[in-house]
Amino acid sequence: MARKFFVGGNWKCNGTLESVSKLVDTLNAGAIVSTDIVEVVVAPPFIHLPLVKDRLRKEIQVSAQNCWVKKGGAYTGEVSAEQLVDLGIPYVILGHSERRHIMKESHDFVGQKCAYALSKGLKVIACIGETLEEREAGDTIKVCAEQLTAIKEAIGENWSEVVVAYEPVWAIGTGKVATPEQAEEVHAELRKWLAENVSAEVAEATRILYGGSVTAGNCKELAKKPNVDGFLVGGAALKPEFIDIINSAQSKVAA
Ligand SMILES: O=C[C@H](O)COP(=O)(O)O
Repeated sequence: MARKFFVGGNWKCNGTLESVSKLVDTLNAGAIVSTDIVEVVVAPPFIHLPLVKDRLRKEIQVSAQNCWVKKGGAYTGEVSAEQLVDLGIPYVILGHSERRHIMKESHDFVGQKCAYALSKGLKVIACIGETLEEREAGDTIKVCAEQLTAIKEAIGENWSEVVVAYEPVWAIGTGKVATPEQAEEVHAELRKWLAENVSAEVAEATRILYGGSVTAGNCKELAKKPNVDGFLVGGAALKPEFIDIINSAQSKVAA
Protein backbone atom coordinates (compact mmCIF):
# COMPACT_ATOMS: atom_id res chain seq x y z
CA MET A 1 0.00 0.00 0.00
CA ALA A 2 1.27 3.45 -0.90
CA ARG A 3 2.42 5.60 1.99
CA LYS A 4 0.18 8.65 2.43
CA PHE A 5 2.08 11.93 2.07
CA PHE A 6 2.45 13.75 5.38
CA VAL A 7 3.04 17.43 6.05
CA GLY A 8 3.70 18.62 9.58
CA GLY A 9 4.08 22.21 10.70
CA ASN A 10 6.14 22.71 13.83
CA TRP A 11 5.37 26.15 15.21
CA LYS A 12 8.08 25.79 17.87
CA CYS A 13 8.03 28.48 20.60
CA ASN A 14 6.22 31.05 18.47
CA GLY A 15 2.90 32.80 18.59
CA THR A 16 0.66 35.07 20.58
CA LEU A 17 -3.10 34.71 20.87
CA GLU A 18 -3.38 37.23 18.08
CA SER A 19 -0.83 35.72 15.69
CA VAL A 20 -1.99 32.15 16.31
CA SER A 21 -5.61 33.16 15.64
CA LYS A 22 -4.52 34.78 12.37
CA LEU A 23 -2.54 31.70 11.35
CA VAL A 24 -5.54 29.48 12.06
CA ASP A 25 -7.72 31.78 9.93
CA THR A 26 -5.17 31.57 7.11
CA LEU A 27 -5.06 27.78 7.26
CA ASN A 28 -8.85 27.59 7.43
CA ALA A 29 -9.19 29.75 4.33
CA GLY A 30 -6.54 28.02 2.21
CA ALA A 31 -7.39 25.67 -0.65
CA ILE A 32 -5.79 22.36 0.23
CA VAL A 33 -5.71 19.09 -1.63
CA SER A 34 -7.82 16.18 -0.45
CA THR A 35 -6.87 14.41 2.74
CA ASP A 36 -7.06 11.27 0.59
CA ILE A 37 -3.56 12.17 -0.61
CA VAL A 38 -2.08 14.06 2.33
CA GLU A 39 -2.18 13.92 6.11
CA VAL A 40 -1.62 17.34 7.67
CA VAL A 41 -0.64 18.06 11.25
CA VAL A 42 0.33 21.31 12.97
CA ALA A 43 2.14 21.54 16.30
CA PRO A 44 1.50 24.76 18.24
CA PRO A 45 3.11 25.44 21.61
CA PHE A 46 1.32 23.68 24.49
CA ILE A 47 -0.37 26.88 25.62
CA HIS A 48 -2.15 27.33 22.29
CA LEU A 49 -3.23 23.69 21.79
CA PRO A 50 -6.86 24.13 22.96
CA LEU A 51 -7.46 27.21 20.81
CA VAL A 52 -5.97 25.61 17.71
CA LYS A 53 -7.74 22.31 18.24
CA ASP A 54 -11.11 24.05 18.65
CA ARG A 55 -10.82 26.52 15.78
CA LEU A 56 -8.75 24.78 13.11
CA ARG A 57 -10.48 23.03 10.20
CA LYS A 58 -10.87 19.35 10.95
CA GLU A 59 -8.84 18.17 7.94
CA ILE A 60 -5.78 19.43 9.81
CA GLN A 61 -4.80 17.52 12.94
CA VAL A 62 -3.02 18.93 15.95
CA SER A 63 0.19 17.75 17.57
CA ALA A 64 2.14 18.65 20.68
CA GLN A 65 5.86 19.37 20.34
CA ASN A 66 6.93 17.24 23.31
CA CYS A 67 5.62 15.33 26.30
CA TRP A 68 6.88 13.88 29.53
CA VAL A 69 8.55 10.47 29.60
CA LYS A 70 6.14 8.85 32.06
CA LYS A 71 2.91 9.36 33.98
CA GLY A 72 2.42 12.90 35.22
CA GLY A 73 2.84 13.99 38.80
CA ALA A 74 5.51 16.06 40.53
CA TYR A 75 7.34 17.13 37.34
CA THR A 76 7.18 20.92 37.31
CA GLY A 77 6.85 22.41 33.86
CA GLU A 78 6.11 19.14 32.08
CA VAL A 79 2.99 17.98 30.20
CA SER A 80 2.11 14.29 30.20
CA ALA A 81 0.97 12.05 27.37
CA GLU A 82 -2.21 11.40 29.37
CA GLN A 83 -2.97 15.13 29.44
CA LEU A 84 -2.54 15.36 25.67
CA VAL A 85 -4.85 12.39 25.14
CA ASP A 86 -7.36 13.97 27.54
CA LEU A 87 -7.32 17.12 25.39
CA GLY A 88 -7.94 15.05 22.24
CA ILE A 89 -4.49 15.65 20.74
CA PRO A 90 -3.54 12.73 18.46
CA TYR A 91 0.15 13.40 17.75
CA VAL A 92 3.33 14.38 19.55
CA ILE A 93 6.74 15.36 18.12
CA LEU A 94 9.55 13.70 20.05
CA GLY A 95 13.33 13.92 19.75
CA HIS A 96 13.43 17.20 17.86
CA SER A 97 17.06 18.27 17.51
CA GLU A 98 16.38 21.41 19.53
CA ARG A 99 15.40 19.19 22.45
CA ARG A 100 18.27 16.79 21.87
CA HIS A 101 20.90 19.54 21.63
CA ILE A 102 19.59 22.45 23.71
CA MET A 103 17.70 20.50 26.38
CA LYS A 104 20.27 17.64 26.26
CA GLU A 105 17.74 14.85 25.71
CA SER A 106 19.70 11.63 25.15
CA HIS A 107 18.90 8.99 22.54
CA ASP A 108 17.67 6.65 25.29
CA PHE A 109 15.46 9.31 26.85
CA VAL A 110 13.87 10.04 23.48
CA GLY A 111 13.31 6.30 22.97
CA GLN A 112 11.61 6.02 26.35
CA LYS A 113 9.42 9.02 25.55
CA CYS A 114 8.37 7.43 22.26
CA ALA A 115 7.48 4.18 24.04
CA TYR A 116 5.46 5.90 26.75
CA ALA A 117 3.58 8.19 24.33
CA LEU A 118 2.70 5.24 22.08
CA SER A 119 1.55 3.20 25.09
CA LYS A 120 -0.93 5.98 25.92
CA GLY A 121 -2.33 6.09 22.38
CA LEU A 122 -0.46 9.05 20.93
CA LYS A 123 1.01 8.88 17.44
CA VAL A 124 4.64 9.92 17.38
CA ILE A 125 6.65 12.06 14.96
CA ALA A 126 10.14 10.88 15.90
CA CYS A 127 12.92 13.22 14.81
CA ILE A 128 16.46 12.21 14.00
CA GLY A 129 19.36 13.84 12.18
CA GLU A 130 23.03 14.67 12.18
CA THR A 131 24.97 17.87 12.87
CA LEU A 132 27.19 19.48 10.24
CA GLU A 133 30.27 18.17 12.01
CA GLU A 134 28.89 14.63 11.95
CA ARG A 135 27.98 14.91 8.24
CA GLU A 136 31.44 16.19 7.38
CA ALA A 137 32.97 13.30 9.30
CA GLY A 138 30.93 10.89 7.15
CA ASP A 139 28.83 9.84 10.13
CA THR A 140 25.33 10.78 8.94
CA ILE A 141 23.95 7.25 8.73
CA LYS A 142 25.80 6.10 11.84
CA VAL A 143 24.29 8.91 13.92
CA CYS A 144 20.79 8.40 12.54
CA ALA A 145 21.10 4.65 13.13
CA GLU A 146 22.10 5.25 16.75
CA GLN A 147 19.04 7.47 17.23
CA LEU A 148 16.78 4.88 15.57
CA THR A 149 18.34 2.05 17.58
CA ALA A 150 17.45 3.77 20.86
CA ILE A 151 13.86 4.16 19.65
CA LYS A 152 13.72 0.55 18.50
CA GLU A 153 15.06 -0.71 21.80
CA ALA A 154 12.25 1.13 23.56
CA ILE A 155 9.32 0.45 21.21
CA GLY A 156 10.26 -2.89 19.65
CA GLU A 157 8.22 -3.77 16.55
CA ASN A 158 5.52 -1.22 17.38
CA TRP A 159 6.10 1.29 14.51
CA SER A 160 2.59 1.51 13.01
CA GLU A 161 1.88 4.86 14.72
CA VAL A 162 5.36 6.31 14.20
CA VAL A 163 6.36 8.80 11.53
CA VAL A 164 10.12 9.34 11.25
CA ALA A 165 11.34 12.88 10.51
CA TYR A 166 14.87 13.14 9.14
CA GLU A 167 16.03 16.64 10.00
CA PRO A 168 19.71 17.37 9.40
CA VAL A 169 20.62 19.89 12.09
CA TRP A 170 22.65 21.98 9.63
CA ALA A 171 19.50 22.54 7.55
CA ILE A 172 17.18 23.59 10.37
CA GLY A 173 16.34 27.28 10.30
CA THR A 174 19.46 28.03 8.25
CA GLY A 175 18.03 28.34 4.75
CA LYS A 176 20.46 25.56 3.73
CA VAL A 177 18.04 22.93 2.52
CA ALA A 178 19.33 19.44 1.69
CA THR A 179 19.24 18.84 -2.04
CA PRO A 180 16.60 16.35 -3.20
CA GLU A 181 19.49 13.93 -3.91
CA GLN A 182 20.98 14.35 -0.42
CA ALA A 183 17.58 13.82 1.20
CA GLU A 184 16.79 10.80 -0.97
CA GLU A 185 20.15 9.20 -0.23
CA VAL A 186 19.62 9.39 3.53
CA HIS A 187 15.94 8.44 3.40
CA ALA A 188 16.77 5.34 1.35
CA GLU A 189 19.41 4.36 3.92
CA LEU A 190 16.93 4.90 6.77
CA ARG A 191 14.38 2.68 5.06
CA LYS A 192 17.07 0.05 4.59
CA TRP A 193 17.88 0.34 8.30
CA LEU A 194 14.22 -0.25 9.16
CA ALA A 195 14.10 -3.28 6.85
CA GLU A 196 17.22 -4.81 8.36
CA ASN A 197 16.54 -3.95 12.00
CA VAL A 198 12.76 -3.99 12.35
CA SER A 199 11.02 -5.65 9.38
CA ALA A 200 10.43 -5.32 5.65
CA GLU A 201 6.77 -4.47 6.38
CA VAL A 202 7.66 -1.64 8.75
CA ALA A 203 10.24 -0.30 6.28
CA GLU A 204 7.64 -0.27 3.51
CA ALA A 205 4.88 1.30 5.60
CA THR A 206 6.74 3.93 7.66
CA ARG A 207 6.60 7.51 6.44
CA ILE A 208 10.00 9.22 6.44
CA LEU A 209 9.67 13.01 6.35
CA TYR A 210 12.35 15.53 5.47
CA GLY A 211 12.75 18.64 7.63
CA GLY A 212 15.14 21.57 7.36
CA SER A 213 14.46 24.86 5.53
CA VAL A 214 11.57 23.45 3.50
CA THR A 215 9.74 26.20 1.62
CA ALA A 216 7.09 26.55 -1.07
CA GLY A 217 10.00 27.00 -3.47
CA ASN A 218 11.88 23.77 -2.79
CA CYS A 219 9.17 21.34 -1.64
CA LYS A 220 7.99 20.09 -5.02
CA GLU A 221 11.35 18.73 -6.15
CA LEU A 222 11.95 17.12 -2.75
CA ALA A 223 8.46 15.57 -2.81
CA LYS A 224 9.20 13.80 -6.10
CA LYS A 225 11.90 11.64 -4.52
CA PRO A 226 10.61 8.11 -3.90
CA ASN A 227 11.70 7.85 -0.27
CA VAL A 228 10.60 11.35 0.75
CA ASP A 229 7.11 10.85 2.19
CA GLY A 230 6.49 14.42 3.29
CA PHE A 231 7.89 17.22 5.39
CA LEU A 232 8.26 18.58 8.88
CA VAL A 233 8.29 22.32 8.39
CA GLY A 234 9.41 25.00 10.85
CA GLY A 235 9.63 28.63 9.74
CA ALA A 236 7.50 28.27 6.63
CA ALA A 237 4.73 26.64 8.68
CA LEU A 238 4.07 30.05 10.21
CA LYS A 239 3.38 31.60 6.81
CA PRO A 240 0.68 31.28 4.15
CA GLU A 241 3.16 29.29 2.02
CA PHE A 242 2.47 26.31 4.30
CA ILE A 243 -0.63 25.77 2.13
CA ASP A 244 1.63 25.36 -0.94
CA ILE A 245 3.80 22.89 0.96
CA ILE A 246 0.70 20.85 1.86
CA ASN A 247 -0.29 20.89 -1.79
CA SER A 248 3.11 19.57 -2.88
CA ALA A 249 1.46 16.20 -2.20
CA GLN A 250 0.27 16.57 -5.79
CA SER A 251 3.88 16.46 -7.01
CA LYS A 252 4.25 13.15 -5.22
CA VAL A 253 1.13 11.75 -6.83
CA ALA A 254 2.31 12.92 -10.26
CA ALA A 255 5.90 11.63 -9.81
O1 LIG B 1 10.65 20.84 12.97
C1 LIG B 1 10.99 21.53 12.00
C2 LIG B 1 12.37 21.73 11.67
O2 LIG B 1 13.14 22.05 12.78
C3 LIG B 1 12.63 22.57 10.46
O3 LIG B 1 12.65 23.94 10.75
P1 LIG B 1 12.85 24.98 9.54
O4 LIG B 1 11.85 24.59 8.48
O5 LIG B 1 12.60 26.31 10.14
O6 LIG B 1 14.25 24.79 9.04
